[in-house]
Amino acid sequence: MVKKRVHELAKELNIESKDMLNQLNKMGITVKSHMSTLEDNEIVRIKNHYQSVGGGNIVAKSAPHKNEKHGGFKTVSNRDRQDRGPGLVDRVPDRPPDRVFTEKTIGSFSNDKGRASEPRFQRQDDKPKNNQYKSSQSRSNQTRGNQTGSSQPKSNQPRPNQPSGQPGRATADRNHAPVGNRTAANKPEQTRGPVSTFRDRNKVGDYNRTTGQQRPSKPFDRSNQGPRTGSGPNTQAGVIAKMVQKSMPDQVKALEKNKAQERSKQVEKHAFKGKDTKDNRLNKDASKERSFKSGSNRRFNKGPQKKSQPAPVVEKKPVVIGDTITVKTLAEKMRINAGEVIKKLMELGTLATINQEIDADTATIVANEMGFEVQVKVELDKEAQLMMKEPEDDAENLRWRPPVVTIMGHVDHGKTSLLDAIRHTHVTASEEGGITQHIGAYQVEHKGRKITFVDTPGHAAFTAMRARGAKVTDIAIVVIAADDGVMPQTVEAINHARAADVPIIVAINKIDKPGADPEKVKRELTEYNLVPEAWGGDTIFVEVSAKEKLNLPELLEMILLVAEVGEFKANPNRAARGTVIEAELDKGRGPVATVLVQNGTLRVGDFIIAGVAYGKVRAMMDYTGRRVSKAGPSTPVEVLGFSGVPPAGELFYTVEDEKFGKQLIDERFTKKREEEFRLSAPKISLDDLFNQIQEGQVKELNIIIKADVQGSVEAVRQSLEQMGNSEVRVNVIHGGVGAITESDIMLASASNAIIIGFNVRPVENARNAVETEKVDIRLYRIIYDAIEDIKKAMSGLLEPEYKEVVLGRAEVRKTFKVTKVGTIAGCYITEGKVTRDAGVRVIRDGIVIHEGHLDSLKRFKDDAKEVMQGYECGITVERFNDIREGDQLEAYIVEAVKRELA
Ligand SMILES: Nc1nc2c(ncn2[C@@H]2O[C@H](COP(=O)(O)OP(=O)(O)OP(=O)(O)O)[C@@H](O)[C@H]2O)c(=O)[nH]1
Repeated sequence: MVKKRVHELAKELNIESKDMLNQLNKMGITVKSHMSTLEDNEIVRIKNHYQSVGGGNIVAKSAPHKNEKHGGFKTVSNRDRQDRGPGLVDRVPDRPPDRVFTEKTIGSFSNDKGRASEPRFQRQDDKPKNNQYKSSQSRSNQTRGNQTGSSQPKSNQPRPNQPSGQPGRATADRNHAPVGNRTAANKPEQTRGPVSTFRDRNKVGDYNRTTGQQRPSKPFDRSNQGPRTGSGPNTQAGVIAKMVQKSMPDQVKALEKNKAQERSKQVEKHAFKGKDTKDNRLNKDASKERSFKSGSNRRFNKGPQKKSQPAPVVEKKPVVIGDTITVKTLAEKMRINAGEVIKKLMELGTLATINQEIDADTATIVANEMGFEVQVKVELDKEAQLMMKEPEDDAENLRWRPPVVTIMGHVDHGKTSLLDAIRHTHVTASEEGGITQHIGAYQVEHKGRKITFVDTPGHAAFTAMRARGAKVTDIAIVVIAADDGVMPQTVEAINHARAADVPIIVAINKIDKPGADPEKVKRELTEYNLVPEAWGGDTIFVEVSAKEKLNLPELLEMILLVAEVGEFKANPNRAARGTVIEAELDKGRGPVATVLVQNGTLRVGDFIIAGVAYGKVRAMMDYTGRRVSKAGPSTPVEVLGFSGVPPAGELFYTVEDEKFGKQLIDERFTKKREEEFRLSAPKISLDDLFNQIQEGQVKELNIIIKADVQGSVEAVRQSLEQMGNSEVRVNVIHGGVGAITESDIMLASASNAIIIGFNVRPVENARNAVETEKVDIRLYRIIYDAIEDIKKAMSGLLEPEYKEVVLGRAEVRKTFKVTKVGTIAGCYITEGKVTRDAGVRVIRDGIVIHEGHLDSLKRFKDDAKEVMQGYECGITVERFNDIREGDQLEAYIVEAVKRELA
């Protein structure tokens, strides 16, 4: 048996989805909503339940419909809408979509005399006309009969613009279909008479009450669905029994399948959605067609016979949709009026406009309901396809790869010296003397095993690369000078490594120095949870001297040990991917990128992409400068052949299909351009008006006024235009009475204007246009509020006043005189921060001896945009070299102050 959603099963059993949800919960079957899928054993259980209760529940629930007073349908459906809240919804809400009139009381049946069906749906204004239906036999019998029929979800929905005399075709449906099914006691004749009358009424206003004949108005007329479930006596029990019987073998089969797997499989393979309802749907469809052709009376007179007729299958091409689809497109694909689709969505509990996107699930249900099969094809963009081409490697394909190590630590603690010492002492004999260049990363060999060192400033390796999602480093070595101890950047390095979840090895350097105190360093580090193994911790400490080349083999030994534990592996036999370590534009060679291959093997001739840079690998050089034809995992190489300079930290991939690679790059380019365009496109809005003015983009504010009366338009126009002055001009480019229309939006977009509405709202088309045109619409009820808002926004149009804001203070701890550069102040930020673009005051003994601008701000050897409190940095002051130790530097900026209009 194919799995079903709750609402489908409810429909099948002529039970309200809501009731079924309740019942499912009572039976301990947890379902979230009517959209939830039921397992086959659950379907069997619920069917058994309803079979055993014989529909009594259903009667009780649906009975209330009968007493629905005039306008009952509309009332209920409106309430439902309110429950869902205003606005548009994309997804089918949790409420049962198919039955919305369930909350009425059965008590209202007490006065019914005729068939339950008729009075139940009778509107007050219809009563006199339909009195004949009121008289009938005992309520219980009727109720039952009626109830059973009431399960057709569609029938419950209010029909917009339905004539008042037509209580709704839903009623009619409910009444018949189930009648036969429910109770053998029901007499077909009883059902038939009034039911047909109702149908007629519902479908064609002028055709109804008098004739007692029924004519389907359109193929999807819900009234036709009743007989589908069988209208003869004794049928219901049989039907359910058959269904139960049928479900048994399937149940076992279905249980073997995992629900989630099933779903994902469906998506991946673009499986047909809603297939499970296909048969029903086609039958339903066929049933509709049939009843349409067969004429009114025939259906009722020969209801039971119809059931036995083979359902003619209506062949329809599957509708192919993506992840989402707009109502309009869906309607077009089905060649059905969009209004019908919207109506169907409403019946299912979703309010949607013609241009609104609905998800594939909702679209599938709607299309199924309308007799169409749906094929969901999720179009993956190239980026996603690229990721799909990056499968996880099977364990048996993984091979040991060299660990990638980064050295970090406080300034002057010996990072460079340590790297150099390792490099020069541990290059293999064949490479000796071959080191001709520096490419930001290199390898050494120890006991036959390679180690890759990434020679970029530690923090850059972690921050810039991590920001791009790259994880380059396997092991972090934190260098601490034995004579200096833990310093701010030591802590920073530890935190970086921890954030990247990288194992740390502590190298206590400069142990050759007389003042070296490794034990003190160890003690200090315990504060940061780095405890030596000898002290019961799990951090590896190695005491080294870069200068004297002491214990370097031990350090390498430890690196290999950690690598062994970490099991750093990769698959060399696959397309290469990795990270750009650094890149530059070389005058002679063009773009040159140093990349670290992290998986696979990169070969000359491979098509490589990194960001929006791409190209065929023309040549590769290893860290010694020698040309190589391939580079395996953890190998740093210089790559020639890129079309542009990829940024450091960018991930690179090789793609076999060059065409695919170029399409991917095109896609990236487009996205990049769109993003740039989006960011650069100046669309005026009250919120960012001030900023736009500051950038000098806007000197006048264009406004469109729409109001409910002309008087308001004029009043606002005058108030606003008076607001301007020599610096600011308000320009009311259009004013009018009535709702805000699409053309208002277009005008606003074209003239970069803001729309102000008083007691008016945008029409639907306008709302859609706002989305695309990104026009700012402000809706008000009170003119004063509008004027206040505009006034505030316009304050930004005035020349701003300025005030000074102190950003932070630094203490000069050391000065260095450098030829051609001047005096560099080695500073420690004591308060706030210092930014590169800040103004600076040099204060000596409380006296400002100089005021100017920063010339340079550096951390380590790198330019910094800002340096925060607690860190050290190097500062030079523009045209001022008389900086001395002990001076205070005060960094400040000048900020514009918003000025209110008078
Ligand atoms: N005595 C001694 N001096 C060392 C040792 N290692 C480095 N130095 C000295 O310490 C100073 C700083 O060394 P660098 O290697 O430049 O330190 P760094 O951490 O790379 O410095 P920045 O790159 O500026 O952050 C240099 O003068 C080195 O000669 C060592 O093991 N023993």
